[in-house]
Amino acid sequence: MGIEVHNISKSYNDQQALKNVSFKIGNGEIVGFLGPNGAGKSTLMKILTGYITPSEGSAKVEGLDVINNKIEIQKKIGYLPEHNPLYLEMFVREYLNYSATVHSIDKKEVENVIAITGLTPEANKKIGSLSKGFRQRVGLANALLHHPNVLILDEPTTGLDPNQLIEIRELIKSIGKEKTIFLSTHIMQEVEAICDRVIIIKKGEIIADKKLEDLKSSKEQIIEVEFDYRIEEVAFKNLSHLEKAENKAGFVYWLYFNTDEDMRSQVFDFAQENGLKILQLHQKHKNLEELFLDLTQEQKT
Ligand SMILES: Nc1ncnc2c1ncn2[C@@H]1O[C@H](COP(=O)(O)OP(=O)(O)OP(=O)(O)O)[C@@H](O)[C@H]1O
Repeated sequence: MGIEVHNISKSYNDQQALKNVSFKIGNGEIVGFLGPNGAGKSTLMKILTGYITPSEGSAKVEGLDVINNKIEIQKKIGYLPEHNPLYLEMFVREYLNYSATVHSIDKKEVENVIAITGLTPEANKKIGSLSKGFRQRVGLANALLHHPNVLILDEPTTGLDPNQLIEIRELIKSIGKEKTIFLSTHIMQEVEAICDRVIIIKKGEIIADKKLEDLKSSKEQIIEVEFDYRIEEVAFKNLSHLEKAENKAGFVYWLYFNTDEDMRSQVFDFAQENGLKILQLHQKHKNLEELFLDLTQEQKT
């Protein structure tokens, strides 16, 4: 098993950042850890890498308990922290050589990670002169130096421009062919682009843990309909398979159904029975971004 998290809770003074978090990640999986700002993502990642200790619970990486084996754990994990600390005055190759020396790693690994992360043309440049995307590559190269089987990447694409974003995502995906990757993000599209599975956290609690293919095959269907005058949302309550109805703007409503069956004819019948005219009607399936927003937004009363 790559990563096992068992009933982890963490409080900072009187603030609880994680509440009873449990999950398992198998070897070779690429799992996205998704949640809004302040949800507890970095806190859990710091616990897994041995930088902080949980208030309760336990976790293992590659079978090793993270609390009792802090040094051994760091040998097993490649960690890219959210604020990647780089020595801006150093040159790329010089920095990686320095890191290899500090960790007693053979210097030939430096050339290897420079090639894997596409840093060859930048290897003799100062880190401070590199773009954010290339600095992230240096951070990834550093995380890969000791051949870890598990990579923990805390918001690896934050602040990158759209081209750099695509390149770094592709790089992570290709590295993920041979490693277990656990990466945090607050962007669902990122998960879609890179991951096999998503674990969603909100206010320190896991609220969803699903394979991407299962999320994509969600049966949820939305019908957007505009009538010629306003009606109360409660009027829709007898429609079959209806989960909820929302007035989006003016006379436009979103009707959420939990079925594969096409619900458009039911909406036409509803309009006729209630003397309404339909000005427009669209059927759509929920995309992952909408599912994420649904899961993480406060419940509407
Ligand atoms: N050292 C600390 N001392 C006190 N509170 C902290 C500390 N670190 C984190 N927190 C609090 O714990 C909660 C979880 O923070 P954490 O950084 O784990 O969230 P996150 O999901 O990584 O957020 P972001 O996406 O903004 O990085 C937040 O409310 C944060 O303010």
